Amino acid sequence: MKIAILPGDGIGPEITAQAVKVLNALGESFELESADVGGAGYAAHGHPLPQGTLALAKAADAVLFGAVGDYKYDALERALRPEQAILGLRKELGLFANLRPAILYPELAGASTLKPEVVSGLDILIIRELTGDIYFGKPRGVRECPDGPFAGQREGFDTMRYAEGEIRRIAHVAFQAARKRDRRVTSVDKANVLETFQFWRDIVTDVHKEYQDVELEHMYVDNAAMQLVRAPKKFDVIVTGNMFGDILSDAAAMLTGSIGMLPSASLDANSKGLYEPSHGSAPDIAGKGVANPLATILSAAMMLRFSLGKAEQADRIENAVKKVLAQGLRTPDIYEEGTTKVGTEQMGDAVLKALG
Ligand SMILES: NC(=O)c1ccc[n+]([C@@H]2O[C@H](COP(=O)([O-])OP(=O)(O)OC[C@H]3O[C@@H](n4cnc5c(N)ncnc54)[C@H](O)[C@@H]3O)[C@@H](O)[C@H]2O)c1
Ligand SMILES: CC(C)[C@H](C(=O)O)[C@@H](O)C(=O)O
Ligand SMILES: [Mg+2]
Repeated sequence: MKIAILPGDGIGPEITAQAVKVLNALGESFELESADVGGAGYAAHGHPLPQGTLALAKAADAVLFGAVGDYKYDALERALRPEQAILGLRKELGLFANLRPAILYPELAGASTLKPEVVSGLDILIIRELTGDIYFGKPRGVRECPDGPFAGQREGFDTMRYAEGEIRRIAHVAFQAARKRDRRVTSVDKANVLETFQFWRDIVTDVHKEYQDVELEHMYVDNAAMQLVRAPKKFDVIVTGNMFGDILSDAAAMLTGSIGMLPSASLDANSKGLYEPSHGSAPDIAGKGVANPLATILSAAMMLRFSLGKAEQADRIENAVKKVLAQGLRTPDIYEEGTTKVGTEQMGDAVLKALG
């Protein structure tokens, strides 16, 4: 089985190296091949998603991705900016279903900025549609404002849109995932204001007819943001569009103690997937050896489970992560008094040792 390793920028290479170390220790005969992506792709090949990298990702059975982005590339024309690499991979590989599980490991109850009783036992699954919405809608750009008080000035604009089939397929993913959990889906939208999301609500309601054993609730995104910090445990599965899912999953990350704890799987219709931490390249801590590698290591576990048919190896990694947390090892983002502060590599080594 071939795994494409795309470390990317900032902390990407540091955290990916830890996950690779763990994968190599499993005793499987995986073939791991690395390639440049993001700013690293631009620097080496003049494009954030070089042809060779895309070809490797397409040919591989699964992709393990670090993170992309660096402020030094923010002035480049949009098509050449590092973020286009991850957007391009999602689109080119048809990865429409993004699963972001927010689970609180009991040992980290005190690491969350929320009160332990609000988050203890948390286990929610955010399902974010990943290849549609305002992220990819056209037209977009900067043009002359046609009317109103600002007529004649420049205006920036994007297009929010969802095709019926796009909503149907992500709704099926959500209801099917709920069947393996607590059988509750909250569909998050902005149907009170946006045509796109009234349409979303109507289609999700229609798909729900096939899943009468699953409870469906609709919630506006502003309320969902509030409920996520007020009573997050009331959620089971949240399904939402690309932009709302981006924002809500970062908020949910803090319920788990740190964004460095939130893994993700981006899947196509056949469970081929790209696996990456939900966070970015963290330029503020890059190169310092302090980034939390657990979201990436847990993403590798999701890869084993969803794309490589190795659920028992996924369990091994997840149990090893639990063990190191129980041992009291913490990177600075999840550190509390009384625990042992470790760096990125030490954390990776500890997981390796705990594999059993
Ligand atoms: N999928 C991706 O590759 C991805 C995702 C989000 C942001 N980005 C890019 O990353 C760059 C930085 O964006 P940002 O600062 O808004 O978001 P970010 O997620 O990179 O960082 C936000 C904050 O979280 C911290 N953080 C993130 N990951 C951490 C980890 N593993 N351990 C400890 N702390 C961690 C950072 O130090 C920072 O303080 C931008 O160029 C952005 O476009 C990329
Ligand atoms: C880097 C960016 C394009 C990306 C997104 O907005 O999807 C990131 O924030 C994420 O959550 O994966
Ligand atoms: Mg994001």
